[in-house]
Amino acid sequence: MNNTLELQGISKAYTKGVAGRIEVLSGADLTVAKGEVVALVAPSGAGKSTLLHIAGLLDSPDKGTVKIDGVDMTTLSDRKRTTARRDQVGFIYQFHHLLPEFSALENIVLPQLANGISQAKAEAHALNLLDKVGVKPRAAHRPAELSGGEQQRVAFCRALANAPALLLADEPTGNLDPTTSDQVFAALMELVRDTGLSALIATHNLDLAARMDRQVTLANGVLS
Ligand SMILES: Nc1ncnc2c1ncn2[C@@H]1O[C@H](COP(=O)(O)OP(=O)(O)OP(=O)(O)O)[C@@H](O)[C@H]1O
Repeated sequence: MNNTLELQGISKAYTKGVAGRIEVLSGADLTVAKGEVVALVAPSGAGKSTLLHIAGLLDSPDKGTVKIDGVDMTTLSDRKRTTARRDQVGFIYQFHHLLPEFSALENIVLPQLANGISQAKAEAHALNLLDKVGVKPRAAHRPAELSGGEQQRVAFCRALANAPALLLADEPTGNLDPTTSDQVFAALMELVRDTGLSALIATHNLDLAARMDRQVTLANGVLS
């Protein structure tokens, strides 16, 4: 099995108020091979978030199939799909969404404990991840005591804590100034390469897109 993610013929429409029916995705196809990092480039409103939510099993397509590691997720029960999402997909957003009352370390330990990992193992793994992104000295700090770049680095570690097969990121450095964005993106790429993870990363930033393995563009509901 060489593809971590396979989207085939994905269609999704929303019906709302005076706007009527908006078809956001119209038969979109995409594969992300094992270890591949793909940039998803699209103008605002083109449907990037919709596509990422469908790929990450947070939303269902009207039509089409979503395969992760070769398994067709669209045929699974809701319960099995929720488990698959928890075990196989890591999410990173523009905002870090860390739990404010917990330290950086605890934010990375908690999802592992929820997955049945022991406290000692979870802490060792969290510290190792924090070390990789250069935030280990800040392990005991709460999110509010970290810089924007550090918060995002911690969010990367949390997304990878349970070793997902697939990483999905929606403008992961979109909240940061250009210099910090550049450095934080480099840290993310290093982490992804180091773990051999497959990733789909949405960005408006063409310089960042050029640093990934391949770019796909979303326009008029299809990917090319
Ligand atoms: N739940 C919803 N109900 C109705 N319309 C929606 C819903 N979610 C998204 N849309 C519409 O679908 C289109 C695509 O939205 P989406 O959030 O996927 O775009 P995007 O490419 O991620 O945009 P941005 O880069 O601005 O975040 C937009 O026109 C949006 O208004």
